[in-house]
Amino acid sequence: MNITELSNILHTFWTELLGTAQHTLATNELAQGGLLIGLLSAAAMYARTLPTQLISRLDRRFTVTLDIQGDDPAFPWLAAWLAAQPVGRNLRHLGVVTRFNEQMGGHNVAIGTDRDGDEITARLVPLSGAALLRFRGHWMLAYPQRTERQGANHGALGFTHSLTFRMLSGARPVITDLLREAYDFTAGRSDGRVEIYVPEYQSWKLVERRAARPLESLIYAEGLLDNLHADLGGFFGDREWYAGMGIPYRRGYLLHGPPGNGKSSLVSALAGAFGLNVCVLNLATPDLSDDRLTALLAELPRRALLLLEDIDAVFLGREPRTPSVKLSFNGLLNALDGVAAGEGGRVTFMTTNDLAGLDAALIRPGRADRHLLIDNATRAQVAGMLRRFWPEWNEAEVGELAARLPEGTLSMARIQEYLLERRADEAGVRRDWADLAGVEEVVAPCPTRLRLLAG
Ligand SMILES: Nc1ncnc2c1ncn2[C@@H]1O[C@H](COP(=O)(O)OP(=O)(O)OP(=O)(O)O)[C@@H](O)[C@H]1O
Repeated sequence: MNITELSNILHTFWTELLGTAQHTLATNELAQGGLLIGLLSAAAMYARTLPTQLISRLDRRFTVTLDIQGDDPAFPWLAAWLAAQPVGRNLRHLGVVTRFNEQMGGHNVAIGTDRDGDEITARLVPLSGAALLRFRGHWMLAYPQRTERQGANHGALGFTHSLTFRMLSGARPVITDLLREAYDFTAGRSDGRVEIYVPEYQSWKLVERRAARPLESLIYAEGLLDNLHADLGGFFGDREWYAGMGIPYRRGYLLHGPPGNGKSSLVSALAGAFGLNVCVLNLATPDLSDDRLTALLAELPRRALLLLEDIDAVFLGREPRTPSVKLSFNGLLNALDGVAAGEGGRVTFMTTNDLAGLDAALIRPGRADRHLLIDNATRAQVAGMLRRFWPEWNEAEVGELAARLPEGTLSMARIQEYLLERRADEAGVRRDWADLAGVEEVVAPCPTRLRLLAG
């Protein structure tokens, strides 16, 4: 059968079908009624959904939605900004935040005073509800939301927060202003403060915003601070050079030495000096797998130093120290070598009290470009600490007291603690100073440290 014959057969069949339908409708009342009911119910169905469809179509066409998830760095800015708006104060579902006041913004409430006379405040933070507000001449509907997160077997894992702003499409251009204003309101206002982040699942959670410690308040061996500051400053100024050379834009520092000599303090003071934040990661964090570490390093917040504390705590050489460690040594190396986070590059500080326990691969150049020994107090550091407590003491006296302590045996933390306890008793410090030498064990120098320094 050819195409023409097939087409003729189909045409005849269709004409007969239509003819039969017309005849049935013209002669059969039951069929007429059925058709009418069918048409009417279709019209009714359409009419019923029409308003919803119309509204959602208008909504899609004429409104803009801005969604901010709680784990995004912009969330605290906008939550704080919203809570500070007059309408934000009318939101009815509130939470109380006392621990990390500034993290979520909120409306301050005075609770009372503590024993030292300091005021205790709590913050009321909007958790849900809706607030209609006007920003730069545009109406916006803002609604915070809190959703319970379910773990395995429906166990509650806490809450996730989000914030949604809805506005007419004409308001779209002011979204940037909204973000800018919210940023200035919180992060911008916190000038000189360092934000501390810790891991939360595969991303980072802001846990503290603290006043940056001035670099001058820390006392290290001669030249160490200036060198490090210059090295870091040079790195930040060399982005284009790195790009031109095709070298991954990252820099790693290994701070090693006995505890209490200012390794962690150094990182947060440098962050403050460069206007950066700090992401603190302890490799012994439970459930830290290779994938999670890679995801975390890829998700580092902008302008943040990565601080890997006590890197000796998890591996002895390349072997996990305990069976519960999920991270593999190669996984750690791969994560450190992974894509540097964003244009800002990545600066990693690793700290350890036990250089001997570290595998050379972890601290080779490229992963730890500079190795810095932060050792027990030298005579000059002891003198520096005394001067911080009593700037009016004369140099000869300071020098004489410092010389009485054996060099390299006491940590700066220990000396600070001793002076702190006696800060109201200058005469007692002068009299009993030598006691300080007897209260801490001499820390033997670590053999591999010498090897490394020689190299
Ligand atoms: N070089 C220093 N100059 C001034 N203060 C210091 C110095 N080192 C330590 N301190 C004081 O000692 C305390 C502990 O310092 P920090 O936690 O930074 O030491 P650390 O070397 O990181 O110790 P750990 O290895 O135990 O973590 C801080 O409060 C700090 O004020």
